[in-house]
Amino acid sequence: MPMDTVVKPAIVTCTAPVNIAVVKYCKCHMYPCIVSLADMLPFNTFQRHWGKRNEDLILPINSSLSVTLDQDQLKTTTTVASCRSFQEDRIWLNGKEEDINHPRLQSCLREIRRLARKRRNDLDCSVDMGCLSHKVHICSVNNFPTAAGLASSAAGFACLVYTLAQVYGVDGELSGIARQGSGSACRSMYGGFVQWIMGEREDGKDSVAQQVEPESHWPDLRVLVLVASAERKPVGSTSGMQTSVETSSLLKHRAKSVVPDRMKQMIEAVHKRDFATFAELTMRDSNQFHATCLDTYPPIFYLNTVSRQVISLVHQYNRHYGEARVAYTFDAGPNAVIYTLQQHVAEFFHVVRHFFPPDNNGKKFLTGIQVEPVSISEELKNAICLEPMPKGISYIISTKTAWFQSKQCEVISVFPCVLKAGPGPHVLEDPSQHLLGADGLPKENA
Ligand SMILES: Nc1ncnc2c1ncn2[C@@H]1O[C@H](COP(=O)(O)OP(=O)(O)OP(=O)(O)O)[C@@H](O)[C@H]1O
Ligand SMILES: C[C@@](O)(CCOP(=O)(O)OP(=O)(O)O)CC(=O)O
Repeated sequence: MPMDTVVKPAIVTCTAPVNIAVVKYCKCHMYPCIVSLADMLPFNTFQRHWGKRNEDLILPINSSLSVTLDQDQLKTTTTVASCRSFQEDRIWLNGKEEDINHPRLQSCLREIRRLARKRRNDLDCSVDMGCLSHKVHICSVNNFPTAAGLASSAAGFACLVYTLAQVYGVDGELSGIARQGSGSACRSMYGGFVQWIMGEREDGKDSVAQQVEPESHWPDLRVLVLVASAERKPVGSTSGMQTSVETSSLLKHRAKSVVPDRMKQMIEAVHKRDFATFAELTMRDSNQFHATCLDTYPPIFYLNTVSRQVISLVHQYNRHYGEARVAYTFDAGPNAVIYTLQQHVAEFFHVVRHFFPPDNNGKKFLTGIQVEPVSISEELKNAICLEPMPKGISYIISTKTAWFQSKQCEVISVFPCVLKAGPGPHVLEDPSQHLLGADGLPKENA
């Protein structure tokens, strides 16, 4: 290549959503010390998971179900640039270069490139020969705290896989690849209400996500994320789950005897928009997930005093009204995610504000969908027997459910085999959305 030739990278930028599980996932690990896992799964399934399973595939021990959140409030944005002048694959995450050799990143890159190669061979398309050998530069930012129990790995890996797929012209079922980045990421490949079917095959090919209902199915469902801590959590979901699978007998009981029925009931509740059932199942499942953390040896504590106060507040609020109006769920961190209906958002928000008076330091207590001012009755305040906990909650993100709306920014050059658009991509005219510049390096502030 002559030195004076300007080589422009192909650049694609996409966004992907967070999802919050209402039936939680736990993954299978192949550790000889948990032979008792044998009685946890049906025999065939057990055989598949035990002995033959490849650890890197990230296969769950039970199916799970989640709600995809609106990208207006919480999202990952990822730009991938591909260019023949790049010397090596590189990644920048939230402004800092990270190790591209991380096995989970490598799995996603390898699998997408494998699909691209297969597609090229199937179509007998040789024009893009060079592109598959090009290295990529990846730049990604989350507009919310990373590794704080707010599902950054789900949005992050879903976005990475989706964007790489656009660059390489790959379409079709991609959730199985996102799963290999982070288990919960497979559910972020779809909008609305999404189940991750655990599958039976030993190669994990049937362990994929599937939309149960689109977001338009339940338009008045609302979500409040109560951020008690935006710090990186001390025990990551991955290592926490590993210890739980090795040591918790409650986890085995949960996977074998609780989750299969709960999945059916939850799907039914979603189909019928039955909030009371949805709420009770959500809270029970969160409680059981954290009970398995306590049953882990040594135990893992993700909930803190604020989390427990929120749990108590929700139950007392629902008891006051004699029905489940709000539901909490907690992932691997102390931050509560509240599901409720539009008509209860304002009152519940003000109840939370009353019992967790914010710091008036100028930072907004509420971000996202605005909430109208309402006054809380003395009767309701008195019905909730809690000592106010000033500054227990730093801020609240108010949001709703959403489709996975990928936003594909300007495509500077496309490979000849890229003919089909991905699911609902939206081409933005504004190249300023790219996180990488024409030199393939992160722009300032990316
Ligand atoms: N935008 C991103 N692109 C690629 N990888 C990401 C991105 N965001 C997060 N990750 C990866 O996910 C890791 C955090 O995952 P982890 O499961 O510990 O936290 P979380 O997903 O925020 O919380 P939880 O899964 O408990 O809800 C990061 O350390 C990083 O490796
Ligand atoms: C508690 C959870 O949020 C666990 C999420 O775990 P991750 O998907 O982050 O774990 P890895 O597959 O190891 O990346 C429950 C859930 O989202 O189902």
